[in-house]
Amino acid sequence: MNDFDFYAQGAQALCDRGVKELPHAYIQPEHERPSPASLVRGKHMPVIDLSRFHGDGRDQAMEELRFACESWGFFHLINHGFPESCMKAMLEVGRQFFELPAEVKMQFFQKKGTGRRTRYGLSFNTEDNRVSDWRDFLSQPCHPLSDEIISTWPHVPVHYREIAKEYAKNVRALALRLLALLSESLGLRESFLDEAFKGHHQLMVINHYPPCPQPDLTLGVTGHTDPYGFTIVQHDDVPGLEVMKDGSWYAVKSIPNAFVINIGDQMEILSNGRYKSIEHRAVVNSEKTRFSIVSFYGPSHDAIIAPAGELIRQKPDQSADYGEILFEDYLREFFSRGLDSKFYINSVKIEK
Ligand SMILES: O=C(O)CCC(=O)C(=O)O
Ligand SMILES: [Fe+2]
Repeated sequence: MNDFDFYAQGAQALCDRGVKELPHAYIQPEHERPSPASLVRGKHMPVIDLSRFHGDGRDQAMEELRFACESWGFFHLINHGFPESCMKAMLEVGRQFFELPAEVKMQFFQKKGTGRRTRYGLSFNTEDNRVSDWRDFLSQPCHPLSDEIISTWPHVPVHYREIAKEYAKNVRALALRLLALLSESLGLRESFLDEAFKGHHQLMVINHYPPCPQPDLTLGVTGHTDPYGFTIVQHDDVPGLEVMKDGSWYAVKSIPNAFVINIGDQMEILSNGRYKSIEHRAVVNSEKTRFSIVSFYGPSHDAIIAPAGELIRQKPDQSADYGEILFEDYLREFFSRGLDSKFYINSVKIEK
């Protein structure tokens, strides 16, 4: 199959052709399909106000952060100081990228990736998914931010590189603040996670979910946990993210100008399971295109990740619940599967 055959079977191309029935490849098994009847809408995940870490409310804010990471693995972040103009510009230029002709986008097409190279992708893992996801995406490395890396990013739309560079720098600044706060919230020295992440890695993924003819049969992104340290997500105003909590799917509401932050697998390992990397997924709808800009922040590929010694020693039996891994190996394994092969983190848990 040539690359354009893949494109023709992707969500965008099917949507543009006005397909009324989903191809078989997109139909999820019944137990994985969206479940509007049992979806929890009333209770909302924690909101963390970053400005409270400066003043009198700091201890309380730290307690709320700890609670959010332990019980939800997800929170909204408000008053984060990230320039709103940059958030809007990134969303706009991302939207414009997906409006480009297929020939231009396909210059970046790869069936598989490990987050090291700029990649335009369909579904998740074009050849290996058992069920395809109703999305196409652009993913690009953002740290270390060299001219060489930037030269691999799309050169169209005109201001794409300039805006994405600004966005990447702002994400990194926010990520470094979060790293220090997350370390402190675990009772570790402020620089602990910064050092554990070694050279650091940052990857931005723009998810594009076109309107779908049969949204009740498929998913935008199959349920998964994120493989990096933590994730900084910007949504547009179309809902779609769902988070698994206590056996039910929770619909995440959109708070204007806020980010959604979630704990990824490496933070779960480093915290020896105190902070949870929680399953989440994206559903689609028949009316509106939805975008999310997802910045994964985590260790450099050569970092060795293991539970923090201090946290192990605090446990009554003083034992680690996760083995040690080279992050590069972890990512290779993660990306060589389909998202529907379920959680790779389980394979590094130590059976007791
Ligand atoms: O679109 C979303 O809200 C979530 C996407 C996601 O979970 C991911 O890209 O890892
Ligand atoms: Fe995710």
